[in-house]
Amino acid sequence: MLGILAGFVAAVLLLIVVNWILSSKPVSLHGKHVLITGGSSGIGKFLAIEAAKAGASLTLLARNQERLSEAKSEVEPYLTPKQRIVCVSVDLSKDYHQVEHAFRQAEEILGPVFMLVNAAGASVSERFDETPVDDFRRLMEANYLSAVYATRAVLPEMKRAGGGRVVFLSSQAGQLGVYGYAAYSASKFALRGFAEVLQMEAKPYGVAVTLSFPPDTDTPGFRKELEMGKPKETLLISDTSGVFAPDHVARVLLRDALRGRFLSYIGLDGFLLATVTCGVAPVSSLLEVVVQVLTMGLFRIVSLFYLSSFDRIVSKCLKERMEDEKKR
Ligand SMILES: NC(=O)C1=CN([C@@H]2O[C@H](COP(=O)(O)OP(=O)(O)OC[C@H]3O[C@@H](n4cnc5c(N)ncnc54)[C@H](OP(=O)(O)O)[C@@H]3O)[C@@H](O)[C@H]2O)C=CC1
Ligand SMILES: CCCCCCCCCCCCCCCC(=O)[C@@H](N)CO
Repeated sequence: MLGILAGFVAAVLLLIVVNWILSSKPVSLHGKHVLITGGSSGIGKFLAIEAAKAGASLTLLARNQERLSEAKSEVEPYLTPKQRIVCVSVDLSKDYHQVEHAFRQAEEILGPVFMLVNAAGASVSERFDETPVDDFRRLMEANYLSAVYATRAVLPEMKRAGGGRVVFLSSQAGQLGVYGYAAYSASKFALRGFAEVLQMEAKPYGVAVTLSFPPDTDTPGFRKELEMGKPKETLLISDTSGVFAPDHVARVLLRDALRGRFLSYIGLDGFLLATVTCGVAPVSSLLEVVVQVLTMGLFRIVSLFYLSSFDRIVSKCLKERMEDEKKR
């Protein structure tokens, strides 16, 4: 018995060591240009701080000038005299030519973009039949098209330069459909399809793509979503993963992107979800694929418990609502 256990531990240790030797080393951001869409708030702003600490020059891109300037002054203390920071105001979701113009402005000052972080986005949480139909277009534009446009504006130059990083912020709601996120989930699932295609096309040019699936994260965007009011079902289901701090989410994401990992997740539920929904996603390390192969069946069984608890939440909330209506 002890022998089997010792053999197992030795095999795991060997795997970790082999994985460490084979896995790609992180690239350095020293002196490089990192452009962050949605860099004026939340996860994007904390990514800017982390990239500043790593020696990058930065472009923060969003619509509202005032919030951009405020974010800039929060990032500045982390910059050395050699690093610079530029703010560009543009709506990413409307006209591609405006987006391209904004990117050229940033590149004229800081040179070609080495890393693009697509953190601009928006969310609403409503039941499907109560969602204004315009919200479907609006979220597709804000979350999906904005990332397509920004990526289009940098990729040719990244390929020419022979290296770079493109990061997308999907969501756990981009890995499974969650009650109340009909418009939002669809726009985040769309990013996965795009990111998978892009990584296949860009890889031979040394450009790595990272797709991040954060859980609820305590940002101004998240607080706004709460203030607007969410269905009780959405609140209870999302509670499963808890709420994470934006600086932590930013640190994990930057670490994964610099290592060129495709799937990036946060926390235990993040790990379970990323593994059980890995599909035919590109492989980032030997350890990752071994874990996927060995655990996927088991995690599918685990997911059944989650699903049945979500079904119970949905029926309980419906019952409560019907009783409330009767009382009125
Ligand atoms: N917070 C969370 O719980 C989670 C967030 N995510 C995703 O992570 C990303 C960042 O989220 P979070 O930090 O909460 O974001 P915030 O809502 O706090 O900030 C959004 C940022 O995007 C910018 N932005 C929005 N729309 C546009 C647009 N059309 N053109 C240009 N800039 C735009 C905003 O600036 P301005 O309004 O001035 O344009 C702001 O800088 C989003 O894609 C979000 O969907 C994923 C999972 C969980
Ligand atoms: C093995 C199976 C494991 C299953 C785990 C299931 C966990 C489900 C939690 C869903 C949370 C959705 C958060 C969306 C966050 C977001 O994007 C918004 N806050 C945007 O503002």
